[in-house]
Amino acid sequence: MSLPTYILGGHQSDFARAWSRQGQDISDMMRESVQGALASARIEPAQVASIHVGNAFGELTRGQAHLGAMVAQVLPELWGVPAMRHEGACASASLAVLAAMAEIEAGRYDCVLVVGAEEFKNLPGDVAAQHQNSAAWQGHEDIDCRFMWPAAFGVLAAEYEQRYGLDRRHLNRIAELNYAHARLNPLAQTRHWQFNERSFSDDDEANPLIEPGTRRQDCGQITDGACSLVLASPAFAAAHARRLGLPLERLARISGWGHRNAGLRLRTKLARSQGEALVFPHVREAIAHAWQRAGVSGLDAIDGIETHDCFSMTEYMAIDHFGLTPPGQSWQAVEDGRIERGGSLPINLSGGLIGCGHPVGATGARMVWDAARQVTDTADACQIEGARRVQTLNIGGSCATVVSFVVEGQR
Ligand SMILES: CC(=O)CC(=O)SCCNC(=O)CCNC(=O)[C@H](O)C(C)(C)COP(=O)(O)OP(=O)(O)OC[C@H]1O[C@@H](n2cnc3c(N)ncnc32)[C@H](O)[C@@H]1OP(=O)(O)O
Repeated sequence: MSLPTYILGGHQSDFARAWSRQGQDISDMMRESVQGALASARIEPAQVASIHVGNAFGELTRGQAHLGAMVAQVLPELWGVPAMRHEGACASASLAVLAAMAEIEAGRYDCVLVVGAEEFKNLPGDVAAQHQNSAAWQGHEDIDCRFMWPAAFGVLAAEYEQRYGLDRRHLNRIAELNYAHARLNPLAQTRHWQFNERSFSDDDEANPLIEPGTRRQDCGQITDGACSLVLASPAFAAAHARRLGLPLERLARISGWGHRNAGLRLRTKLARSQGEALVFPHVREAIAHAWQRAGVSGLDAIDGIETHDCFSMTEYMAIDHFGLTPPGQSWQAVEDGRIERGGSLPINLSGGLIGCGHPVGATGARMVWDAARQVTDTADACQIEGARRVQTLNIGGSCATVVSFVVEGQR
């Protein structure tokens, strides 16, 4: 078991907001989310000892790198505090959380700020999407496409079809569920989007093909957004709780983590797992390592999941890798309602990347914050009744970088 890292507070921006349309940019969303997180945690800037920023595509979308130093630029109260930026494609913010936790566990700092941020909506959707192709192995994927990620997860769908059989109706249903969950989330990008009875079918007009194997409603969104977290050591959290007159147990904590990497290229990963039970054995390892470090036996101890669903196929893959069903049989959990609101193991009551949105560099932090809200009974309309442990799964690229956290609270 590892020592817990406490989550003192956090803040997610409204993912429906396109900041450039109000003359603002990534620096403004970082300022707002850091101020919001400090206020939520009831922490003074002077108490922050270190800062970790997750961001994947700042150079490509805004010509803006060096985002560690952006925090003090927009919040002079944090001038002087050591800061660094982490890039791991769509898992960037989870890497920032891991780095913050490592500093806390090492005893280097007691109170650490994590900021995940990404801006895309200053560009046309197709340009923003194609910038994300750079998280694949350029020139080596052997996937002929315009949009790498819808195409790559379409290749994964074809792999599932060949290994186990796949019925696209289950992918359509996963998309429909994520959009439905998002309707109750006041920070979700798609909360007001309109659909009709054909939107979640293979109707080429209502749900057009983006790349082979992936239709429009299967896709996670192009999103602007930021999410910040204030993390702390057990000693700092205990003193903080005492000061506020709160029982320490009321605070959420990260009790376990898993982190595995594979190479960049999707077809190499698929070739390596031929003959194995699961398509991505290292994804399963990351999930299982989080259980081991949290000191829990497995999925039985988990009350909800916030998973990467950059495409509905990604969530389909996550379902069997978590062990909700035998390998390749994820359809069972889609059909029996287990993963829905009110089901025995709800997935993505936030709406996930499909419904809530996917500001790539913020997504890992957003998942941890939603998990923290669940286990402290503050998730409002998205609440899973009685949730004590919620697990995240955040992936970068075609499952090249994989991070999972168990977030726990005492009720
Ligand atoms: C990279 C990694 O490391 C791992 C990963 O996570 S991979 C995932 C990376 N992400 C992606 O690849 C993104 C995938 N998605 C896409 O590429 C794009 O969403 C897409 C190409 C499918 C469509 O892109 P788009 O041009 O933005 O179109 P679309 O989303 O339809 O939006 C157009 C407008 O219609 C609106 N809209 C779309 N559907 C709507 C609906 N049903 N009702 C109301 N409005 C709607 C949108 O809000 C948008 O308006 P604004 O610009 O004012 O916000």
